[in-house]
Amino acid sequence: MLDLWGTVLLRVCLLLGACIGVSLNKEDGPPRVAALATLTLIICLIVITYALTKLLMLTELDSLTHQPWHLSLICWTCASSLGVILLWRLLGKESNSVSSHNSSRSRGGGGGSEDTEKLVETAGEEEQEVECESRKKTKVEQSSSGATLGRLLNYCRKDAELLSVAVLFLIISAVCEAFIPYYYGKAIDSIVVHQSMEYFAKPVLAVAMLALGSSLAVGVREGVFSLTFARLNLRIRSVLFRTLMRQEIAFFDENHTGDILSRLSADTTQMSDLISENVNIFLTSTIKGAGLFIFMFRISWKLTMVFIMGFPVIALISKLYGEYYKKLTKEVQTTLAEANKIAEETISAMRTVRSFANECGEADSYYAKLLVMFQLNKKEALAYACYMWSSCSAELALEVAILYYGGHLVVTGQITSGALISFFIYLLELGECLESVASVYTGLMQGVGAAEKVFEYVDRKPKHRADGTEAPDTCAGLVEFKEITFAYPTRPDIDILKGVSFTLRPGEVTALVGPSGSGKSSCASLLENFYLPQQGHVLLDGKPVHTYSHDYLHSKVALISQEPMLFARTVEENITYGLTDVPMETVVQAATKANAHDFITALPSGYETSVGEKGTQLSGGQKQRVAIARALIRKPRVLILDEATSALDAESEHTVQQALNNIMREHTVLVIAHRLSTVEKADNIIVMDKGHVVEQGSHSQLMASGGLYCKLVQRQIQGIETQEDVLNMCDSIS
Ligand SMILES: Nc1ncnc2c1ncn2[C@@H]1O[C@H](COP(=O)(O)OP(=O)(O)OP(=O)(O)O)[C@@H](O)[C@H]1O
Repeated sequence: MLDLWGTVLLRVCLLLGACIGVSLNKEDGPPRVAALATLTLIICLIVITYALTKLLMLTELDSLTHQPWHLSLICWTCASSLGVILLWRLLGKESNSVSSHNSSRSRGGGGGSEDTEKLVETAGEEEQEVECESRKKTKVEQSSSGATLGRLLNYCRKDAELLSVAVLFLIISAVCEAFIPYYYGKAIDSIVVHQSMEYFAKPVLAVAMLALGSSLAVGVREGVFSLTFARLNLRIRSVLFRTLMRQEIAFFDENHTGDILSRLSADTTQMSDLISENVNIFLTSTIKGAGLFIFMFRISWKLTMVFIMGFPVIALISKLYGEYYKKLTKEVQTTLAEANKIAEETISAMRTVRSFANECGEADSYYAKLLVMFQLNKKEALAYACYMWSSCSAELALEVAILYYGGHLVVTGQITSGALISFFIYLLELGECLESVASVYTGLMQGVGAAEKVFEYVDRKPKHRADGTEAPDTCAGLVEFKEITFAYPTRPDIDILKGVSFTLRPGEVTALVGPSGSGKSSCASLLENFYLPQQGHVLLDGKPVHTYSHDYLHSKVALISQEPMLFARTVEENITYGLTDVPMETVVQAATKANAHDFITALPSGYETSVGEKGTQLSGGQKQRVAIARALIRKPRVLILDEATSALDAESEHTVQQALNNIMREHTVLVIAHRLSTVEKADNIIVMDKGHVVEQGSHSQLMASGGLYCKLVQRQIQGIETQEDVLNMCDSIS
C-alpha cells in the first residue's frame, strides 16, 4: 500500500517537474507565470522528499516520521532546489542585462518539423540576437567570468525543459545516494544487536532500492545533460561560423587560419564539455554534500566538529596548489598553441618544405617548442606530487583523529558501531564531494576562458561590410576609380594606392600592368569591395560599390584569379557555387562558354565528379576553366582576370585564353597581367608604379611614348632572348 502511494506520488512529481521546465522557459510571459512555476516546483519537491522518505524509511517509519531530522532533510531538498532555481534565474538575469535578450524577434520561414531544422532555425535567431548583443556590447563592457557563464547558460535556456528534467533527476539521485550509508549502518547494527537475518534484510532491501533508484536517476541525468550541451554546442558553432562568414576580409588577413579554426573546434568543444561537466559536478556535489553533512551531524555532532576543524587545512593546501597549477596550465596552453602553429603552417606548406629540403629544420623547431612544454609538464608533475603528498597526509591525519575519537564515542555508548561506520562512509563521500567542488572551479574557469574566446568572435562586428541595399534592374558595367588612396588595415601607415584614377568601359578590355607590388591586385580587391579606400571612391555605374547589396555586387562583378580556389565538391556544385536551383542546361551553357564542357564530360562521373581538396584532382587549366564557368553562370557585367593564365603551361594557356576570348567583348573586362604579350590587344593599358597610375593608352601609343611600359616590354623581350641564349648555349655544349 505504502509502495503504491509512494510510486503514484513520484510519478505526479515527475510530471510536475516537466511542466515546470516548460513554464520556466516562458521568459516573456508575465512575472506571475515564473512565480507560479517556482512555487509549483517547491511544492513538487516537498512532495518528492516526503514520498521518498516514506518509501525509504521502511524499517522505522513510525519512529522516524516525527523526528526533527526528518524535517531537516525536507528542508535540505527544498533549499537545494530553491538554490538551483535562484542560480538559474539570477544567471539568466545577469546575462539578460548584458545581452539585452530580445524575444520579440520575427521568425523566418515556416518552422521545420525536424529537430535539427529547429536547432538551425534557432541558430538563425541567435544570429540576430548576436547582432543585437554586439551593438549593446559597445555600451556595456562585460568581462567577468560570471557574466560569461551566465551568458552561456542563457544560451541553454532554449533547452530549459531538458535541463529541468536533468536537475530533477540530479536531486533524486543525490537524495538516494545520501540515504545509502545510513542503511549500511542500520544493517550492521541489526547484525550486531539482533543477530537475525530478519532484521538485517530490511535495511539491505532499502539499500538495494536506493541504489537502483539512484543508478536510474544518474543515467537519465547524465544522458539529458549530455544532450543539452550537445545542442548548445551545435547552436554556438553555427552562430560562430555565421559570424565568421560576415567578417570583413581584413579580419582574415589579421587572424591566423589556425587560430580561427581552433576557436571553431577546440574552444567550442572545450567550452561546452567543461561547462556541462562542471555544472553537473557542482550541482550534484553541493546538493549531495549538503545532505551528507546533515546525516553526519545527525549521527554525531561531536565527530562532525572534529571534521570541521580539520577541513580548513586541506582546503588551504588545495587553494595554494590550484593557483600554481592554473598558472602552469596557462603557460602549457600557450606553448602548445605555438607548437601547433608551427605544425599547421608546415603541414599546409608541405610542398614548399619538401622542395627546400627543410623537413628536419621544421621538425627541430616543432621539437624545440615541445621541449619547452615538456619542462612545464615536469614542473606540473612535481607540483602534483607535492600536492598529493600533502593533501593525502592531511586527509589521513583527519581520518585517524575521527576514527580515534569515534571509537571513544562507541566505547562510551554515545553512538553505535553501525553509526560510526555510516559516519565514516559519509565522511569519505563528503570528501569526494568537496574535492569535486574544488576541482570544478578550475574546470569551469577553463571552460569560461574558452567561452570568452568564442564570444570574442561571436560579438565581433565587421568593421567594413557591403551593407548597401542598391540592386538596380540593369547594370551597364561602367567602373570608375576616383582619386583612390588606400592602405591595408594591417598596415595602415603604408599607402598602397596614392590618388589612383581610371575608368573601365563596358565592352572594352582594360589591362592593368606594372612592376610587382605596384598595387594592381589591390585595385581588384577594392572593386570587389573587400576593403574600403581611405579616400576616393570606386564607382559602378556612378554609385560607390559599397552602396550595392552584397549579393547584387558579387553577381555583377566576378573575379577569376591566378589560383582559383575550388571546393572539395562535384564539378557541378563548384560551378553553381552560391546559387540555388540552377537548371542543368544553364550549367552546361556556362561550362561550354568556358571551354570546359568537353573535359568535364570526359571525367569519370561527368559533372558529378568530385574535384578533390582545393580541386587537386583537376589540372591547372581545367581548374581555371571551371572557375571561369563559375564566374560566367552569374552573368556578371564586370570580369576581373587577375593573372588568370599566368600559372598555366602554353597548352593550357591557349585553351583558357580561347575561353576568355569567347566572353571578353560581352563584359567590362579588367585584365591584370605580368606577361605583357597577353595584353597587347587590350583597348586600354593602364601602367601602375608604386601606387600611382603613371601612363595609359593602347599598346602602340605606349610603345611610342617610350615610358615605363616600353621599358617593361623590352625587359621581357630581353629576358626571353636571354633564355634562348642559354638554351642555345646548352645545345652547343651537348
Ligand atoms: N592583405 C594585405 N595586407 C597587407 N598588405 C598587402 C596585402 N596584400 C598586398 N599587400 C601589399 O600591397 C602592396 C601591393 O600589392 P598588390 O598585390 O596589389 O601588388 P601587385 O601589383 O598586384 O603585385 P604582383 O604583380 O606581384 O601580384 C604590396 O606591397 C603588398 O605587400
